[in-house]
Amino acid sequence: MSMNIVEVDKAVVGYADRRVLHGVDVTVQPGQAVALLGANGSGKSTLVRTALGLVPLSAGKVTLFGTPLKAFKQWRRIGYVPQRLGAGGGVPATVGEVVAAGRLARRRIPWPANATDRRVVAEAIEAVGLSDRVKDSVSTLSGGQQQRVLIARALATEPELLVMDEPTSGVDAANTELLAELLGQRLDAGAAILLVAHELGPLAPLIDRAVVLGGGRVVHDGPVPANGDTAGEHCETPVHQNLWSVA
Ligand SMILES: Nc1ncnc2c1ncn2[C@@H]1O[C@H](COP(=O)(O)OP(=O)(O)OP(=O)(O)O)[C@@H](O)[C@H]1O
Repeated sequence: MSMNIVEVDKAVVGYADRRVLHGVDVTVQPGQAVALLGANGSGKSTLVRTALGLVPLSAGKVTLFGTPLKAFKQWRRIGYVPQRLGAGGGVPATVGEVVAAGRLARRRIPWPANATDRRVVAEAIEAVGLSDRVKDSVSTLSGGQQQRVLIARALATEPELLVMDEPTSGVDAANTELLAELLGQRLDAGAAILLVAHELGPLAPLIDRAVVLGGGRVVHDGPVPANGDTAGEHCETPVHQNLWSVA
C-alpha cells in the first residue's frame, strides 16, 4: 500500500457566501509532480491553500503524509511558494534573511545558523541566481526576483513536498529553465511537487499528472493535455504574510 503525500477528498470550499470548490479530489503520490491547471478563478490557488490548511473546508477532508490535516504537524516536510509576495508593506527583510527563514523549520539550538544552514541557504540563493543580491532588501527586487526568493526559501527547507503557486509567473525564460532544472533535481531526490501553472512551458516534461479545474470542479485528471495551458492574470489577497516573520 503506498500512501498518498497529499489527499484532498471531496473538498467543498467557499469564501463568505460564495462557493469556490464543489467537491474536488486531488492526490499527489510520492515522487510525483502534479500540475493544477485551469482558467482564472477556477479555484487552483484555493485548492492548494485548502490542501495546506490555509483555507477552511466546508466539507470533505485533507490528509497530508497519511495524517488528517487537523493532526498534521510535520510542516518541515513541506515547502510552500505562495503566489506572490503582495505589497510587502515596507518589509525590511533582505534576500538572505528571507531564505534563511526557510531553515527555521529545521532549527536546531542554537539559532542563528550553523555551518550547514549557512551552506544550504547560500546554495538555494545561488540556485535561483540571486547570490549578488543576498544583502538587498526584498522590497528592492523585481516581482520575478521576489518570486525566486520564495522559491529559494522553499528549497532551503529541503522539503519532501514542494507546493508552488504559479512559480513561473513573472519569471523570465532563462530563470524558468533554471527552475525546471531545480525541480528536476528535487524529483530525482525523491520529492513530490504540486504546482499551479498557467503555462507549463519548460516545466511540462517534469509533470506526471495534470489536474484541470473548471468552475470549481475537476474536469480532467491524467496526462498533461495537449492544450492544457491556460492564460490570464490573477488577483487575490496574499495569505502568507507570516512568511516574512524572520526570527
Ligand atoms: N481570499 C478570498 N476572498 C474571497 N474570494 C476569494 C479569495 N480568494 C479567492 N477568491 C475567489 O475564489 C475564486 C477562485 O479563486 P482562486 O484564486 O482559487 O482561482 P485560481 O484558479 O487560482 O485563479 P488564477 O488563475 O487567476 O490564479 C475567485 O472567484 C476568487 O475571486
